[in-house]
Amino acid sequence: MSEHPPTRPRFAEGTDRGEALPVLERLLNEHNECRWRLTPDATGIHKKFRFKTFRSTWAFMNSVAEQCNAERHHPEWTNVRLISFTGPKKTSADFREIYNQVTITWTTHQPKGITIKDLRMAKFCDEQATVHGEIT
Ligand SMILES: C[C@H](O)[C@H](O)[C@H]1CNC2=NC(N)=NC(=O)C2=N1
Repeated sequence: MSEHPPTRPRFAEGTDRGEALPVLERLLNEHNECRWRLTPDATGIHKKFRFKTFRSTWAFMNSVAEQCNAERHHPEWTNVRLISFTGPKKTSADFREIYNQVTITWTTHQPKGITIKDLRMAKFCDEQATVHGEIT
């Protein structure tokens, strides 16, 4: 038995599992480098995208935001992350903010769980990440 058995995805009420499951499995498949993962509570999927600059990160976010308006569906995302690195002595300068990443979670709030819209938006993010020169 595996040490970390895969969690069952929690689809939102009314979501057609037959339609959603194959799409979700493609996004989660470790071998196709999609890199989407279920959130710990399995009601969403998340992924970290990395770009060369803040400018290209923001351009990516703008294109996703446009699609949010069209789909009326919105991500949970963050663009700033604190990273720590170990210098010779531990000081507050051992922390640095980085702005060229965006972590995105797609989940549906009402009804709670994964919907086709989340999966469609995840695919859209993958396409736009390529357009904007994602660093993998
Ligand atoms: C009325 C409007 O469509 C809803 O409030 C939408 C807006 N965007 C949304 N986005 C997400 N991620 N989940 C929702 O439940 C949701 N609801």
